[in-house]
Amino acid sequence: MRLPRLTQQLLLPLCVLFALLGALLLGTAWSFANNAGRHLGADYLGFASEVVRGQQDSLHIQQAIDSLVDNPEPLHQQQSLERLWIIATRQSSIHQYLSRSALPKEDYQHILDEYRVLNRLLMEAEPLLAHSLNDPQSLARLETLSDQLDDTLAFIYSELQHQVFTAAASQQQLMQRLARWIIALALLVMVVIAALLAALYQIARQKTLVEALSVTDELTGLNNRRALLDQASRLFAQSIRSATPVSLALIDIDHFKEVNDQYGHPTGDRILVAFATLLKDVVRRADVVARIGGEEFCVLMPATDATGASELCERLRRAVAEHSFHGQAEALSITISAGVTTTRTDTAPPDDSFAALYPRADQALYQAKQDGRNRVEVG
Ligand SMILES: Nc1nc2c(ncn2[C@@H]2O[C@H](COP(=O)(O)OP(=O)(O)OP(=O)(O)O)[C@@H](O)[C@H]2O)c(=O)[nH]1
Repeated sequence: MRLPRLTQQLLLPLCVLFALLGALLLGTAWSFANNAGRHLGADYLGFASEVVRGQQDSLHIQQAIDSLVDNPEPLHQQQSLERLWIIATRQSSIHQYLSRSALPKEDYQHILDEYRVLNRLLMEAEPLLAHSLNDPQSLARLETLSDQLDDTLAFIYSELQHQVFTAAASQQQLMQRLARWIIALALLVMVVIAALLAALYQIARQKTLVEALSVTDELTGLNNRRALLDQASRLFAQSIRSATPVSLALIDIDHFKEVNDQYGHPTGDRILVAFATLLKDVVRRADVVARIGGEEFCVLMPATDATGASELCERLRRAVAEHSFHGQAEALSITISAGVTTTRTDTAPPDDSFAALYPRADQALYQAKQDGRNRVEVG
């Protein structure tokens, strides 16, 4: 089946658009699956708060150990132990944030290494604290350890702060990129929908055009034979219901071959078009007019008896004979012959169909030609 030309023209751009849309969707899905998912799921705000709290740990442990050194009492010992426990606990929470982030491990490996140092310091500090109340040497070592803890924690948390800010910035960038992608995709979908609607509109328009062409005579714009037969069956059914006669006239231009031979085919065509216009002007709105052959026309007249039909044909014959048709340079005169017939109710079965009327109208037309043309015969 051949597609309409416009649909063919639209097909390629549409395919390209669909391919583009598919590629974009795949690209988005791939990029999302690869890094966006982890980035978007990461809680960088919580991570940053934990880092800020971690930065304060170093101050708190120092204060607790200083108080213990100045005043070795169980209360300060207990406070220092609690601070150690908080530092150790925060370490595991930071590990969780790191593993849930989209940061590549090589970027924070040095922080993990520093955590190992921190762990060693914590393990050393714990037994020292246990003996701190009655062992001055333990207290002296704790003072040194407090400085080392401060250095280590300061390094770890300043590095972590840098990493978190970098990750949060790339998360924001990703969100912006995704928003742009979504807008671009939405626009593309709208363009595709618009293109589809345009294609559908064109297809519907061409379908209507093809349907109209299939029932229209291309040269004159009158009904063609197929449309005439379609309308005839409806018209005869109506006439049976209303018990009214239907008349049929076959009209043929006289010596049309000579017109063609003398003035050329294009002039013949122009005369056919002009004659069709005259014919349409003469008939009533309810009559069905068709071109059924080269220079042969047909008029179906509902609710019209033989007298009415022959009067109409006579009017048409006179109008044609008096009309000046325009050839290439000069005006031309033509004449027509017509054969008219009407449904009869006295026959059995009644001849109330196109097939029954047509041969009689044809015979009458033949008679009109035989009798010298430029006349109307009733059959
Ligand atoms: N220009 C033009 N000529 C057509 C068309 N269709 C048929 N004809 C011509 O109409 C002429 C019909 O010739 P004939 O059937 O011999 O009839 P005629 O010359 O009119 O003679 P009579 O009908 O006996 O009066 C032929 O020359 C066809 O080529 C058409 O669409 N355009």
